[in-house]
Amino acid sequence: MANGESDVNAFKQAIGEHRAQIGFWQALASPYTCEISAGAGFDWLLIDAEHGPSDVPLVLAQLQAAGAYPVEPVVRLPIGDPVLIKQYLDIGARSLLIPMVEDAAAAAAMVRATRYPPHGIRGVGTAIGRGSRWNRTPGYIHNAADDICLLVQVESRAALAHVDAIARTEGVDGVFIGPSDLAADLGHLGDAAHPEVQEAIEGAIAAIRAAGKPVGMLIADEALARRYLEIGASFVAVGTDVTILARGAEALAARFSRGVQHPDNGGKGSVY
Ligand SMILES: O=C(O)C(=O)C[C@H](O)[C@@H](O)CO
Repeated sequence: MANGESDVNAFKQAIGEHRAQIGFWQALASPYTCEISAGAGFDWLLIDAEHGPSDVPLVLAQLQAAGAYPVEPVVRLPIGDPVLIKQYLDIGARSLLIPMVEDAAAAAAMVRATRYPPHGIRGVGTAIGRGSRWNRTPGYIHNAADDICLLVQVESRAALAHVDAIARTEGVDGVFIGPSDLAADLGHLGDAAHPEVQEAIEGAIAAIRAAGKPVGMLIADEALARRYLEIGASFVAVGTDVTILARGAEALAARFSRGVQHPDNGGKGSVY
């Protein structure tokens, strides 16, 4: 059954049991490439509305493109805003990644934004929302929180200082460590591989696991990705659509750096 069609959030279950879930980042903001990625064999796709050009309508199109595939779309919001959380849950995102969460109070506020009263402040719009499949999903209004997977990002010194309390916050289903922003805040802008950053990342992984919660990461370096999985991370994204396209296109161009001869130049050279 496709995602969101009243099926259980298998991704949330898997990370809750600390089973590895391999992800792929979607920053191209294209439903076409999102569908290509959805069928590639990853366990989850991160649809990036923080750094990518995706907005609510574009995320909706990507959710619909991935909906028929056995992959969990995780939507990263631009900010931890209850209004945006309401909108993204209503269009059918059920796994959310919230950036720049720095303490337990902020984490708890995000939990409340995903829940209907009396447990939270999520506005009720199930009749017109794709999240409930327009009230076709039996019991959605009462059971929605069961399949909502709330992931928060730890990616600053301040957040590191509160990582245990953030992880232990009831309703936080996982903690994602942002290596790029963490490196920047630790004074190593652009150098997530710096020993001080790596030490902070591994310490955070240990702390989050000690709090009983799953750990996530985005890391394109295969050796580092495997290292993090080995020491306890579970939802690890191992690449991005943009990077594969940009670097792959550059490499192909470089292989033909002298250009390709065409028949209209007197028939010299190869044609394709
Ligand atoms: O801080 C980080 O690292 C992240 O949150 C992931 C980033 O957005 C970036 O690495 C995506 O390319």
